[in-house]
Amino acid sequence: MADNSYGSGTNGGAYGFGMHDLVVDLFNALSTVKELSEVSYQADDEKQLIRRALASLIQNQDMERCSFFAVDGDGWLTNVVGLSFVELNLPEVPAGDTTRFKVGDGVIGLAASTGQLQYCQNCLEDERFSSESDSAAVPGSLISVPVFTCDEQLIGVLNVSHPLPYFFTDWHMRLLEIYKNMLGQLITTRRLLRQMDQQIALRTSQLESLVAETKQLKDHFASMSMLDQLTGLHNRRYFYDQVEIAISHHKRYRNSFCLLVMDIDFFKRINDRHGHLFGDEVLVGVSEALKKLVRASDILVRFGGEEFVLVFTNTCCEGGYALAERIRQEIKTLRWHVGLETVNVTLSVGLHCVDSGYHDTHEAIDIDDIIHCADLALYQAKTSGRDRIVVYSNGLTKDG
Ligand SMILES: Nc1nc2c(ncn2[C@@H]2O[C@H](COP(=O)(O)OP(=O)(O)OP(=O)(O)O)[C@@H](O)[C@H]2O)c(=O)[nH]1
Repeated sequence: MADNSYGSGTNGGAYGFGMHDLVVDLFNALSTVKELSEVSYQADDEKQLIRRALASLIQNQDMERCSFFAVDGDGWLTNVVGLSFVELNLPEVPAGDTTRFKVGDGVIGLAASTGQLQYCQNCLEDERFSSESDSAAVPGSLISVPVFTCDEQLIGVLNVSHPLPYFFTDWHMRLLEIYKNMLGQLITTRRLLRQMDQQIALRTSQLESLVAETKQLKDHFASMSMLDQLTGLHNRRYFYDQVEIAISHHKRYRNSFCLLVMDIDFFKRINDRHGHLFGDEVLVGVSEALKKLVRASDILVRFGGEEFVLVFTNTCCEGGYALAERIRQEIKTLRWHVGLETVNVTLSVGLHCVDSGYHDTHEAIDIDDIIHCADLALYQAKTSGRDRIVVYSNGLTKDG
């Protein structure tokens, strides 16, 4: 078994360990440690970080080659970074070889399994050195030192080699002990930061999905709150929301529009005679027919009970009347069957036109005033026999 204890190197003799050599070694060691302490743990990836760390070692120590073998969950140590003195200033990281060792095998595997620095002073003669290695590529001497996270998890093995056997000294080994602790801390810090970044990214995306879901829910409830549950038509709330747009277009572009209040005639009788559920069926049928008769830009709502309000946008009075008449006729053609009876309904309609000059003659445009006028016309339609359209005009209603 080769001797791996400290102080067995012969290189020290070559140095002579004079005061000057000692000072140079100390200075180099401090430079190595200083440079390592300056390696940013925010490196793009762990491989980059290890490469920078190895570069700081090679730059300040007369080591020919350094490499790092990372351990995986299956107990394999794979060469992830290899760096020699000549490769130091290359802009690209050379593609490392993919040499692997099982934990426990060879000098590198032994450093991992024992958790101890392994010094192979003469690799060609050292039985710990992997017999599968190509002898031309076998270094003269090699140190393998395991690197751990702060909580003692093995990260991998750091290797430094030199073509000369018996090259490394106590000095190198002591330095590598300090160095591998710093490298372990650096990698640990980077991993923790990465974990935190991932956690933050995860939490942020969870929060974003929650915000999006909440908005969807809010939009859903907002639209639900504007819908009439029975007929699926929009309701009064939607009407007041939308009619403002028609009014602002009128004010700005003098666009005319017509407002209709439509009421099913004698609806109470239908309820009384055939029941409330049947009455509901009639309301749904009338609503569906109305939906088919209006444009997407029109505002059609169930205003309450058996009353509907419709705003024809960009429509003059003649046009509005013609459309109202079409609706009245169409509703009359609807049929419902209950028992042996066939039921049909008629509509009374109050129509109020807001023509292009309306804004000039009215200081303020109040939608409730407009509805009130249409209501007056509707009242007249009811009292004058139902199943008709009455147009409100200048304080008077005009029977259509
Ligand atoms: N089935 C059903 N009936 C409703 C609903 N909302 C209101 N009604 C009924 O509609 C009827 C409206 O009756 P009235 O206001 O007297 O009007 P009408 O019978 O249509 O008579 P005129 O409007 O004068 O032609 C009432 O009986 C209400 O109970 C509803 O959602 N479903």
